[in-house]
Amino acid sequence: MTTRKLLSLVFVREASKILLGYKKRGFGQGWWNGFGGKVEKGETIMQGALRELTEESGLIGDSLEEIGLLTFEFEGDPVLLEVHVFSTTKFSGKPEETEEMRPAWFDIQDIPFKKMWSDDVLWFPLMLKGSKFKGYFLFKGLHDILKYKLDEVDKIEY
Ligand SMILES: Nc1ncnc2c1[nH]c(=O)n2[C@H]1C[C@H](O)[C@@H](COP(=O)(O)OP(=O)(O)OP(=O)(O)O)O1
Repeated sequence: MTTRKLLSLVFVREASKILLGYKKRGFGQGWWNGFGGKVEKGETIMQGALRELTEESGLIGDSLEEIGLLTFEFEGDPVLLEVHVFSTTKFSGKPEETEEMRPAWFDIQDIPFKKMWSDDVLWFPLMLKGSKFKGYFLFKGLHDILKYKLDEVDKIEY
């Protein structure tokens, strides 16, 4: 029987730059990504996204917009990861290194895809051009995508 784990993933944008965090420990260690993590019991996905953004980057987010819904399956693992992707240009505070992440601004022409999850290079272009998207990715291990489906959508519907 498959089960779903809910996670958030938040991208902070400013003009032609995007804030990424270098994951220092845990799942995705050694790769750059947005800020996010598991939605905890009793919180909404939005509350989880705001909490993780602050915990991992030191920023307080405002007006997060849900822009993507990504489902990840790992061959042989009955747990599907349902990742809700958010974006914002509104925030307060200054990015600071935390226990889990080291934030840095990247020009959108210079995103370090070789040091990121291998699905990112497929859907980042949709995010960067302002589209909403839905995707499914089947992984073998943590690097190889066996198959995927990715669609631009008008609205994120569950
Ligand atoms: N394939 C892929 N591409 C892009 N982003 C992700 C994935 N898989 C993922 O899990 N992610 C994202 C989703 C989340 O933002 C993080 C993973 O969160 P995780 O570190 O497991 O959750 P936390 O709650 O912060 O974990 P701990 O505090 O328990 O360490 O990566």
